[in-house]
Amino acid sequence: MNHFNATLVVFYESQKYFFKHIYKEHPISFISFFVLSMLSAGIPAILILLNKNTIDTITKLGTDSSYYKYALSLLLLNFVLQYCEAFIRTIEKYLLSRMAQTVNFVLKKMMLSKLIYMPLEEYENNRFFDRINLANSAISGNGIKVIGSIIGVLRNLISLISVFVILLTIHWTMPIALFLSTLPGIILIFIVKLKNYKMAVSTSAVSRELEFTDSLFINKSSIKELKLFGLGPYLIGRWSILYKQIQKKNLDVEFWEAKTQVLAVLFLQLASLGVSVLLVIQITQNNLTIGDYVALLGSVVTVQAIFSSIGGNLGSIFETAIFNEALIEILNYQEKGHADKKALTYEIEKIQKIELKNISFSYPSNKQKVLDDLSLTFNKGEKVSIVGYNGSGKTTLIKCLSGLYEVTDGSIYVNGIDTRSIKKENYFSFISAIFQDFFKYKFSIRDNIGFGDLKKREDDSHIYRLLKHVNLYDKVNSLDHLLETYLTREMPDGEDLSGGEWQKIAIARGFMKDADLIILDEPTAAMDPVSELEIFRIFNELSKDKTSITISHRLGPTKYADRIVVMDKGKIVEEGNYEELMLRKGLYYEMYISQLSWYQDTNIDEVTYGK
Ligand SMILES: Nc1ncnc2c1ncn2[C@@H]1O[C@H](COP(=O)(O)OP(=O)(O)OP(=O)(O)O)[C@@H](O)[C@H]1O
Repeated sequence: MNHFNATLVVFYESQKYFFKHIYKEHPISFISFFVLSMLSAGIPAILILLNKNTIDTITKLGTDSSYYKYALSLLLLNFVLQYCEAFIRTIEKYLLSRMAQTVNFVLKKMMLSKLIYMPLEEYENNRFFDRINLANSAISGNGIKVIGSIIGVLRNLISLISVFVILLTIHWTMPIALFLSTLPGIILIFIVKLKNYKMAVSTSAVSRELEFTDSLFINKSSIKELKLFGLGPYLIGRWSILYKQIQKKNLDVEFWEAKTQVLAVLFLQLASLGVSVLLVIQITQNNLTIGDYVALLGSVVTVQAIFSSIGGNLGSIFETAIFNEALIEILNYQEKGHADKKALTYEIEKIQKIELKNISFSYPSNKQKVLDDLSLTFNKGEKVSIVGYNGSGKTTLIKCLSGLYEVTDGSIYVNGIDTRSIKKENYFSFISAIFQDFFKYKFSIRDNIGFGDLKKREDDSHIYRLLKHVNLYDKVNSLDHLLETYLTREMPDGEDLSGGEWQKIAIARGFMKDADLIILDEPTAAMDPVSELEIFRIFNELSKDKTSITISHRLGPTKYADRIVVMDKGKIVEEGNYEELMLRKGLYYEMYISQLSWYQDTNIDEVTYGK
């Protein structure tokens, strides 16, 4: 019962969204759809009456030819009504599709605008991906259809009542027999819809893995590894297992549906038989004419069709309601603090100083502390390098500092203000970052660089200046479509870049924005040594008056940093400039010497192989 109530609430909530947007976007279409549906509601009952009269008139034609014209006009009326009904159905379908497309567009847009504000932590949670999949089904699958279904139920009820009134005048048992015969079918539709939903929920994680495995065969980066490591047959095997898992669940539902359907059809046929027997008895008692008989048999089919349509409509309403639960959850999402507007009143004008005070952080999927009671200050204009072994928490620190993750404990202050009370967009506007897993947009060069600062996306001279800085000017200039060249071979005249060139593009994107704080997380991993030096030179030049943080495993360039922060297991273990840290002979010194040994033949064997 609780589940039913919850479903009703979600249904009501989602309909508010749908109605609001349909009415706002297409008032005329909506009203026309409603009026046409109501107009067509009486047609089945009229057709039954008309059929009865037509047949009675035709049977009289043999003895009295004066009925000829009357019979013809009845046939004509029958034709006109049937045609009108078909015509109305076509118009309704078009109107519904028109409204559906707009509403789907509006809802999808609303959902995307909500997703951009979702905290990154949500993306660590598999339930979140399930919700998104279900919400997408609610939008593209059948979001709007429910409006058509509600109106459909209303129309069908009117049709049903009018047909029942006609049936009642013939014999009182007939409406009851018809109702009972179609009831199992309606219940079946409901249960099938519920089973489908449960199946969609239970298979969504498997479906995602299936989708991912599938995509490995059409992705250029993965296909290389598939070929080289001979992964094809193995992955096809894994894909088959996942496919069969989903197929089995689908077939189980279908088999169950078929079994129940057989039973429902039996009920239906028994009821039809009962009605026919009743009619025959009535005819033998001279209570019915042939017209009554034919019309009544026709009405059996009509009523069954109406009932099954109501069942379909109600089932679709029910299914939509349960799928919409996920959609409503996303659309109703409130950014933390947005609910309490006062909490996010601060807007800063510049980043002067950032202080991390006793911060700790754990990823939602793992309780272990990745950052552990860490305190650090970044002063305006300072150039700080963060170093440490893999997994020491450098990238996580950057993600917390830049506001992408909320720290679990402690606080981050900017100009003395707790970042929790600063508007996120305002804070983001002063920060630029190039992450080690920067994104390669399958869009144009202009987009790939211009996305760093949309206000300057059309500023060709600014983009070309950056391209010169990152040594890509000549390359871009030699392309037929210059800045409009797509960076993917999947598009006509698209271009492919090397790993290092992509990195340069990402760096240009990072510098596109005139940020107060620039973060470079392992920015030069795929670069040749000359380009690497070049990038650090450009970086130092461009970030002269800014605060900068770099994370790099190559320790050479850290020599020039104002301060080096050494991290280990989520803690800061050393802090100071190059000279200080070398004198301390701690972790930094150890890492530095071990890197240096690569370039000093005498030490390589000793450091690397312990010889
Ligand atoms: N999304 C995540 N969910 C759970 N754990 C994560 C996630 N991202 C990173 N971690 C874990 O957090 C720890 C620190 O990762 P982080 O990427 O911050 O280290 P890092 O110092 O930047 O490493 P690297 O030098 O290899 O880039 C690692 O143990 C990693 O497994």
